[in-house]
Amino acid sequence: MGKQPNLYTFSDTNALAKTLRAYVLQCQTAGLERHGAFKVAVSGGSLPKTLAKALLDPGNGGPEDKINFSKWEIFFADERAVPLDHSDSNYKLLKDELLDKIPEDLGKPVVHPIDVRHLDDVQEMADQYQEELMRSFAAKDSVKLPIFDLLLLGCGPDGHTCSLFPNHELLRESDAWVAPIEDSPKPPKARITLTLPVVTHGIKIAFLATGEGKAGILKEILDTDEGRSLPCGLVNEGGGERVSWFTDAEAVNGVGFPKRGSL
Ligand SMILES: O=C1O[C@H](COP(=O)(O)O)[C@@H](O)[C@H](O)[C@H]1O
Repeated sequence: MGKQPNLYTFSDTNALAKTLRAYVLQCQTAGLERHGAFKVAVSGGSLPKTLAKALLDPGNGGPEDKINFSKWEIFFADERAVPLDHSDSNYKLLKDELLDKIPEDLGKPVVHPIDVRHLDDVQEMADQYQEELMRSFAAKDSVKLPIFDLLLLGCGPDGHTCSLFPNHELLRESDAWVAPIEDSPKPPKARITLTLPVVTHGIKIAFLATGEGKAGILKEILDTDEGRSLPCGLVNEGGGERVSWFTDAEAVNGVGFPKRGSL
């Protein structure tokens, strides 16, 4: 077995958000040192709310505690084939929870939503989003994979992450950076997603999982052999110690995997 992920656990989401903020700041500093920008992929679901709590906190006011959104490039780890103002849109969720609330003095991130001209053709939508990545990270024929500074991921109750679902053939995609899915078991059916090699290639990969609804699946992913083949388990396997789980007490109730309380 390779290196293990880190499992951070906190009493509640407020305590979690404080440490998540410190972690994101570390990743931001590393990204700025590496290439003068911070390239992040963000999921939908329950994640944007907790992320906003972490990033919109005024912090301690010190220079090392400053989220510098003007250096951020935000991509979507997955997106649903719906207009950007639709209630199922991951972009809308992030906009409502975070983007619209960023104070002016923190700067504006560059945000990369899907191209909504291709909502009826998810293959084309995925291809266009892959080209969007290529414009930022370099052409696909010159680099094997894009390297995100940080991927912020959710974990569904079935162990899915991004729009990579258990036992789905997309888990075997090894060429595309972005892939379409038209039979998502969770509605809406039509989506695009970053592929597993792109996810596991990230410099840092963080899962956010909170609430009692996640307890069963976290136990399966972190404590059992079967859990290793679930999408979240595959990210753990591929990313090893570059993967960190940010959880609250309810989500890890019954989980035996060793826990940490600080970075
Ligand atoms: O459908 C999706 O679900 C996952 C997990 O969502 P959660 O509400 O259980 O946290 C999410 O990460 C993904 O972006 C979304 O499209």
